[in-house]
Amino acid sequence: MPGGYKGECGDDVDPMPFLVPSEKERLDAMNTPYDIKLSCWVKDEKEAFVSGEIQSKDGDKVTVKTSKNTTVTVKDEDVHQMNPPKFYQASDMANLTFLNEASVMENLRSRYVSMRIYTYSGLFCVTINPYKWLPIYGAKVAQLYKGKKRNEVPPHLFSVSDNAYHDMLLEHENQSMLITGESGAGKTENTKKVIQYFANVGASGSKVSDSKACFTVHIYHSVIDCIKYYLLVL
Ligand SMILES: Nc1ncnc2c1ncn2[C@@H]1O[C@H](COP(=O)(O)OP(=O)(O)OP(=O)(O)O)[C@@H](O)[C@H]1O
Repeated sequence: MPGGYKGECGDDVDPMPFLVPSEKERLDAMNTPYDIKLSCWVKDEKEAFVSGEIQSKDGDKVTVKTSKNTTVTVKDEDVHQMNPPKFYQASDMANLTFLNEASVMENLRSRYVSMRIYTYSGLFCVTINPYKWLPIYGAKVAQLYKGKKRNEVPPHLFSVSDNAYHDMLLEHENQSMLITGESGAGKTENTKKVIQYFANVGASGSKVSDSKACFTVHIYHSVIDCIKYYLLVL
């Protein structure tokens, strides 16, 4: 479903396929042929990188048979090692055995095709604009992330937000979130989701009076209206 999802924002759609690969997907990935010495990525004009298998080496030249059924001879440095299938759609790319450009691109591409738009890279959360509304921002999803450590739940901006909130409570220090990217990348939308998360989690469990609710809405819109800076200080 995720890849072909048309885009709605309801809380009634199961969010899990948009957050983690299914068991079947993992099994299929585990069954793809892989050889740690031969499986590799090579540059491709159209697709940036294609997978292939090393056929032979001659000095600094390597001959690779690609998944496009072509045979190319490239420089040693243009051949990138492929990660074992157990790293299929890795949620934190810092854990990859081979951390090269091709592996990072492939991991992000594969996750994006499945509409899994959040991926960690060490302390950073890499986000790719889905250009359609995914059912991953509702109240139920917010509850899923409340009070959870980063490694206990799938990558999400809500996890980053929740961890910052808890660090603030523990350390009695202001926390900052830097949301950066090129124009149209989704900085404003993601900033709004962070604020929405705090409003959601902060409001749950206690009945908010009408005047308090109005005040919260006022603050929310004031922040949204002047949100052309992307450094949120909690
Ligand atoms: N998480 C998301 N889910 C759905 N659509 C999104 C998401 N993030 C971004 N978009 C879409 O992409 C558009 C551009 O996003 P946004 O305005 O947040 O970019 P920006 O990085 O703030 O751009 P700029 O720097 O030019 O202000 C949004 O209007 C929205 O249609």
